[in-house]
Amino acid sequence: MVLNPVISKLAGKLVVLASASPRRQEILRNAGLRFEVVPSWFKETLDKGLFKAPYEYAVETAKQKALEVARRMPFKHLKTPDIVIGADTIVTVNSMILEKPVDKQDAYRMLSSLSGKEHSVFTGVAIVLCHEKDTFYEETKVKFADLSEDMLWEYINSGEPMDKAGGYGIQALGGMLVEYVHGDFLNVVGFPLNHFCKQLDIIYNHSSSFAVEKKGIMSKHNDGEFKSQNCENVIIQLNRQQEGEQSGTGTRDSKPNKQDLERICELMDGFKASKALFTASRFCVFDLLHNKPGLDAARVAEEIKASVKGTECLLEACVSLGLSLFENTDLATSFLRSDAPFSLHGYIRHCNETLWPLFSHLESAVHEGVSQHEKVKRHKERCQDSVCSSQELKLRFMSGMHSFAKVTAAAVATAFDLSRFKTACDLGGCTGAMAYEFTKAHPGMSVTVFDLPAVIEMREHFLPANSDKKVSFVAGDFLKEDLPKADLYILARVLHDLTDEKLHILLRKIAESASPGCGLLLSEIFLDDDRGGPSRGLLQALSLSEGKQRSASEYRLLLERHGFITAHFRHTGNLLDQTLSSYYKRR
Ligand SMILES: C[S@@+](CC[C@H](N)C(=O)[O-])C[C@H]1O[C@@H](n2cnc3c(N)ncnc32)[C@H](O)[C@@H]1O
Repeated sequence: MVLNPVISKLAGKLVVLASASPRRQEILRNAGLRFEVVPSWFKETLDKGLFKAPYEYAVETAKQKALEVARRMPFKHLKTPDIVIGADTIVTVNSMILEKPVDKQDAYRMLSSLSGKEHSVFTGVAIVLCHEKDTFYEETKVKFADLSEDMLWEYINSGEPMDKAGGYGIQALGGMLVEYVHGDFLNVVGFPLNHFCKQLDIIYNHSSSFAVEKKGIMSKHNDGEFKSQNCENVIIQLNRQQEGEQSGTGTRDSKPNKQDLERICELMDGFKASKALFTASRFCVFDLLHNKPGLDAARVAEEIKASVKGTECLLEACVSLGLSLFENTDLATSFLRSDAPFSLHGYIRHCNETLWPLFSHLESAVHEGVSQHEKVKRHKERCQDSVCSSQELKLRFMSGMHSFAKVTAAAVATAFDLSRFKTACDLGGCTGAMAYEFTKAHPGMSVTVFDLPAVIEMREHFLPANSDKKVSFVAGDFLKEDLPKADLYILARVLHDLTDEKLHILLRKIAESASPGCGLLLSEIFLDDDRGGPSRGLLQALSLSEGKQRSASEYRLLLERHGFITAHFRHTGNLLDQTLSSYYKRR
């Protein structure tokens, strides 16, 4: 039960607090917000001299903290948050910004400069909504009593000042130093909850019930009045420090760090979450909840012909994963309904029915260093009931590729200016999902999809409603046959499956067909140069296909050997694929 209806709107969304501050967590939890804590790795080293006002520095730091987490999570945590909240608190006195003291002498310097003086506490807050950002700030005035040397040192020796902006914490011993507070007390404690709820209300309800404008962000001043502030796209709060931000990995009192434990649990339970998603998709639960929202577990069980107990558990798991609240969440509506424009239903079935069995033999795969495809096939043949015809298997594979390509294609097609190319050939283009997106994005372009005969003959299953005549299909083996002539060759998620030997055969054939000035557009998950990530690429490699995951630099070298130079790299920003696309021009 929460008082603020906006907070309840966030139920089912993945809300992340990019701060380890226990006070901030407490304030937000008390308000009924459910969120995960992912402390930011952003180093607070911005040059303060670059900011006209102190609050701008707090806002920018809050923004950078939130953005760092928002960017890191899809790679390192394999999930994309809906909202990331960042906050940074500073204290200012006599135009000086006081952050956390580095040692006791520093704490003494700060606290004695505050003695007997009124100062301001600013907390910058950034709310990052996927790719949008909103910031605001709020200022609270705090006046310190005159502090004797004894009092100062007793307080410093209590250990409380360290880790806190301005060197004090108002909610504990530091409260004794304070004569008065003008403004939001919680802002001083570490998080301006009232202003935060108002801002969420603007974002989610577009409501005018609060005295905050949509574009001109309002800041509440110590006289209680709201003043409009033009803070493009960000929410910042200025308030007093009570932060105690610690590194996310340390341990205290030899207890395991809570966030670390949560992360390990996430990894240990990840397969259960995946399998719950696969099973709900397999039973078409999201289609059902879309067509008949609000069904209870018994009715869902009846419709999907499953046990009530099992269905209840499955639905509750989906609720906890933010996929449904007995009706679809936005996430499920966008990606999990089988008829959604960006449906991943086909790819999820591919994960369940093809990749899952492979990964269940991961120990053997790692031990032997080869794909377990044959073992899985033999196992399935032994269990008669799960045998699929090769047609069915092919369709299932194509459906997986098709849904994945539909989600990623627009970003790949528009990553570069391709206006000078009139003809393209999508090698291994499968159902043509990518090709149709290319002709949509580049009206002057026609695209030939080149794929194996067994794939091309089944393309009719995937024809779009308004199939574009500028897309044509050619059957063939790109390792053996001549390739269609084109100005631009597209290789989307093809090379990572090929051995070095096959890769060179294919690149040689492309180079033979290409004339000077032709392009080669490559779309893959590119590994970091140190092979430290992204996890999606490294996990994909675990299927131990005969190919391998490569970094952008490795691809650059391979392509250069075949005459393709001038490589441009782009992150597509596509959260589901995280491919980087690069464009090469023949020498
Ligand atoms: C991983 S899928 C990628 C499909 C598509 N490019 C995409 O991005 O969704 C690889 C595609 O390459 C095709 N392929 C594999 N070997 C091939 C070959 N020797 N000749 C032609 N196509 C081939 C497969 O049939 C499949 O459609």
